[in-house]
Amino acid sequence: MTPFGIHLTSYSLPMKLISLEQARSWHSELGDCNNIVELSDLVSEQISAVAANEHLIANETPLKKMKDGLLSITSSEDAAGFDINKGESTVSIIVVGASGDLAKKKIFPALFALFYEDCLPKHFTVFGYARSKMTDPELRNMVSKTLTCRIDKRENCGEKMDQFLKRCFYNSGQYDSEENFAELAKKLKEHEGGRVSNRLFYLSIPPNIFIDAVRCASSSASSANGWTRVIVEKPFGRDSESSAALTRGLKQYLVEDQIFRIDHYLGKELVENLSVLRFANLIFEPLWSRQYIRNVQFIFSEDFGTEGRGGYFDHYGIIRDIMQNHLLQMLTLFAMETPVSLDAEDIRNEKVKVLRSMKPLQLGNVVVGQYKSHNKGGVTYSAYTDDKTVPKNSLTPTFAAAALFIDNARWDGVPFLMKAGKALHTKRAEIRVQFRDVPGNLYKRGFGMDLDRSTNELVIRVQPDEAIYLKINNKVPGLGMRLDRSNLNLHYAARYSKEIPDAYERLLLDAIEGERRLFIRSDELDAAWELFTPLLKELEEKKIIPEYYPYGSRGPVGAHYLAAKHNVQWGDINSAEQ
Ligand SMILES: NC(=O)C1=CN([C@@H]2O[C@H](COP(=O)(O)OP(=O)(O)OC[C@H]3O[C@@H](n4cnc5c(N)ncnc54)[C@H](OP(=O)(O)O)[C@@H]3O)[C@@H](O)[C@H]2O)C=CC1
Ligand SMILES: O=C1O[C@H](COP(=O)(O)O)[C@@H](O)[C@H](O)[C@H]1O
Repeated sequence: MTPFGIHLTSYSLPMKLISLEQARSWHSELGDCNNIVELSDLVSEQISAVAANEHLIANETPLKKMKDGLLSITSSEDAAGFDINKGESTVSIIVVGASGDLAKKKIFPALFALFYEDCLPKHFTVFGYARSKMTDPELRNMVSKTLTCRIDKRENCGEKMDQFLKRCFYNSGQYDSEENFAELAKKLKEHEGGRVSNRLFYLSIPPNIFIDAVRCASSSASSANGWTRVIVEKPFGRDSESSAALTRGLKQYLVEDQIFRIDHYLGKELVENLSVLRFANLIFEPLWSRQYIRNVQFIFSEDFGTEGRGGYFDHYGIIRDIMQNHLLQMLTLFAMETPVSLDAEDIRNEKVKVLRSMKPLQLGNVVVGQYKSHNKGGVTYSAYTDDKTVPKNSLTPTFAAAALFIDNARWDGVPFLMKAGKALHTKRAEIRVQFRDVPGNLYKRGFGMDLDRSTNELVIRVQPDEAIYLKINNKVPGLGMRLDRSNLNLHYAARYSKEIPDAYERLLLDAIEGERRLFIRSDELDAAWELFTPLLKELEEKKIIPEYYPYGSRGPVGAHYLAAKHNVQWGDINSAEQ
């Protein structure tokens, strides 16, 4: 997406042509997605105005170029849907796998939240599609149970829910039936009422049926006059080969621009904020290198096991489930060079460069674990292999720690540690940046010789209770000279009254608007798999036995040895740590 702005002040139209990118940045300042709709309307009004004054501008500013530029705002396949909220176009969001866990837990609630905040286009419908037999009222009943008034808990949003539910419909069908998708298309057409139709398919189904569903959707239910986009849920394969095969399969029916590979961590508020933190503050970017940073830690933990998803999980394991995607995505945003602009392609180019500067993971730099049962306070917490859908002799890791390195000028020699686990003592996702020691520190004596304690640490707590805090050494007030470690703390709940949107809200809105910045490009995906595939194969071929850790513990001790090997101490080691 190219930012596109042309001043027309020298012509009879005293106005400025703005790009959608510009609109987006104004919108984010104003903090209300309605504004972006108004601003994008403004852009389209300006196109018409420019078209009407073609003779005035044809000499100096080639109209075609301007139009091409504007069309490239949403890419050529999106052109018809450019003015999605103008009245003449409509968006249909088709949740394929509507009866499933993710649809109920995340997708329908996110769509409702967007509707509640007036972020959805004026003309939209939501269609559930799955094999389960359901009527429209039954779907509405199912969806209604998932909706909460999370935006403003004081408000009764019953009326809004009713309005939303009236826009929800259902079509039962097989995922490999062109005929069933044609029936869906017929219903979609009825609801689109002759407007330009834009269709967003959300594949919330198991990955082995992605291609069938895409084939049928594209042959029988894609839009004839607007855009068709497909959101694909992970897992995108289980190694380089299967991922490439999936991409090839999807590209038989779709072009890359139509594919929105979702990694919901990219939609999380603090992950989006990473680039603001780095590039909109003078104080961080100069420190963001091997010169000042000793190590960086990406930590994910859940205080529950695979509950109900053991069958899926056993085929993938924690490295594929969390590290290869969520943690690696955070790492690339953390480590990338300044992109040329905030355009999707510029950012994704920089992320790819980081991935391509990394060496594939070595077995010696990885520790794997699996949770075993644990009895606490008279309650027995089951082992991973107690799940009936998991083979008793499964070696699938539910925990992993790894040390990665980026071989470029900025990061040479800096360990990037990752740690991810299920059934641990806490639920948390965070990035910890440990800075180097102060050379010739005058206060070394006042603080003791414990260098780890005196190191500055920047913590970006992605969840829960979002916060960014910086640990600094500080003088304890008083007549003496005693230092302690205190936090400069940006605690979101205290600073911002507005509730933080769920990641799926942001990502769905972006997909509707054709914004690809937070979705994974195919070369990015290939590069990510290249880093992990040799290790994953080796773990499986050598049948590496995981280190067993009790449910609810801090995970295998091996993770500490791994960190120590790289002269690192995990920042979350102390339970009192914020
Ligand atoms: N649930 C989660 O928290 C997360 C899920 N994902 C991914 O999102 C996608 C959907 O996940 P989730 O909702 O949990 O999946 P489900 O297992 O709940 O499946 C979704 C729907 O797909 C249909 N389905 C299930 N199994 C099969 C099958 N073997 N053959 C054909 N149809 C089947 C079912 O609908 P019906 O029988 O009515 O057709 C089911 O309701 C998956 O790719 C998953 O990996 C990603 C991140 C988190
Ligand atoms: O993708 C996944 O993410 C969830 C964790 O997501 P969060 O937003 O709740 O942190 C994880 O439980 C699941 O195993 C994985 O597939």
